[in-house]
Amino acid sequence: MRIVVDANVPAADTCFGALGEVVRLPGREIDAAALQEADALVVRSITRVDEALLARAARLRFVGTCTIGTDHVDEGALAERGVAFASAPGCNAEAVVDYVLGSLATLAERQGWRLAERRVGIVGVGNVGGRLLERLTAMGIDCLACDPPRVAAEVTEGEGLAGFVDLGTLIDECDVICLHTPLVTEGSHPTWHLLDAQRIAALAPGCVLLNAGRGDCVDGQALRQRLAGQGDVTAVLDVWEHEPAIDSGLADLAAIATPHVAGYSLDGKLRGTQRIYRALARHVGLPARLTLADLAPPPPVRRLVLDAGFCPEEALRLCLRAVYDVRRDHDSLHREARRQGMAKGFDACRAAYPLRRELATLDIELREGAQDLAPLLSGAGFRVATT
Ligand SMILES: NC(=O)C1=CN([C@@H]2O[C@H](COP(=O)(O)OP(=O)(O)OC[C@H]3O[C@@H](n4cnc5c(N)ncnc54)[C@H](O)[C@@H]3O)[C@@H](O)[C@H]2O)C=CC1
Ligand SMILES: O=C(O)C(=O)[C@H](O)COP(=O)(O)O
Repeated sequence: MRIVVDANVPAADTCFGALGEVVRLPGREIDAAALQEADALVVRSITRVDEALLARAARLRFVGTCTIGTDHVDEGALAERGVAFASAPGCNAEAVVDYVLGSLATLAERQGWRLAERRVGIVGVGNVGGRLLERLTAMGIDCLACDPPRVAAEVTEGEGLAGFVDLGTLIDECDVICLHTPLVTEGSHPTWHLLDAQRIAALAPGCVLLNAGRGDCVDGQALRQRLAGQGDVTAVLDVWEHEPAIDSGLADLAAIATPHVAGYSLDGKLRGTQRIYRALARHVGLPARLTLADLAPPPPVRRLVLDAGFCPEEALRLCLRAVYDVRRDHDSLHREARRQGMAKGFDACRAAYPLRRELATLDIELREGAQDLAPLLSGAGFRVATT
């Protein structure tokens, strides 16, 4: 079996090599010619899997994307050709939540506010937004949630979603708005330009808008105008319209601008690889013997000991940055964009992404006098013990 795999899929040779011959190609270079002899295709989100790509793929029987999002895949076209499809729901959701916490802690430090005093609105409360809601609530932070499709499902399935509000209310009542919606262009709850010019104009002065869903969920031009004109809101943007050739003017105006890497923990990427490896193995009737534990190395920082003397904000920042410092990704996007131009720089940051683990890989020991920090730090997602 010949398996074409995006070069940015970690552990591909170990996993897919156990099932067949692996051909690795940069995701943006996988084209119809590359699939002529392929039996299986494993992508991430940058390869558009559509009629044009499939045109010469007569042997193709399986497509897997090692990502949560599936908006790059024409599932109808695959079904018509009898090609099986698998994605990796939730694989990097914890990493995206780590990114959100790191970004908010960084802004709080820069702008001189306390996260505990802010109300956070979460739009799209699925695997990512749901985990963010859980972690923020456990940290004692006031949250509102907006997810009309889930609310509609409640009516029919009795899911019970007290406390969910509509988008207008969330925008009016929250200081921080976190967008975690998929890109949906059709149906009764589309998300294309969910934050359009009118909603961007309605953002209250001082509010923070964070988008780690899909770039097209926000009208980038309207946001750029608001940031450039009034300069009274703060944007954290991980996803963009027209990636990788994103609007560099908007990137300059965003307080934190990163190249679609919110989900780029090694753990999240390996979970994605492993899910698709298992799906392909099942599809071809081979055993999938490799587990996540076989693939993930030990974390580079395993343990932190805190004694008395930290205020909660400082302790949180210190622990977050021991695992992942979002400022590194912001700086590297700007640096590479200056060096190589935006489109090349954007992809270069992603291709050479440094090792990043998830908060749950860090053990924190709280000594006497620091034990009050336990709810905040365990709520944030660290493994906390008191001694
Ligand atoms: N920046 C990054 O690196 C990453 C971005 N993502 C993006 O985040 C998206 C969400 O991921 P998950 O939470 O795992 O997906 P999910 O499918 O578990 O949840 C998405 C939620 O959004 C809700 N939703 C759909 N339309 C909506 C609307 N019009 N208004 C409000 N809510 C709406 C759905 O009902 C669902 O509950 C992915 O589809 C992907 O596009 C995912 C992983 C990494
Ligand atoms: O899982 C998703 O959905 C994502 O957005 C991925 O984290 C994006 O990763 P790449 O496909 O851009 O490598």
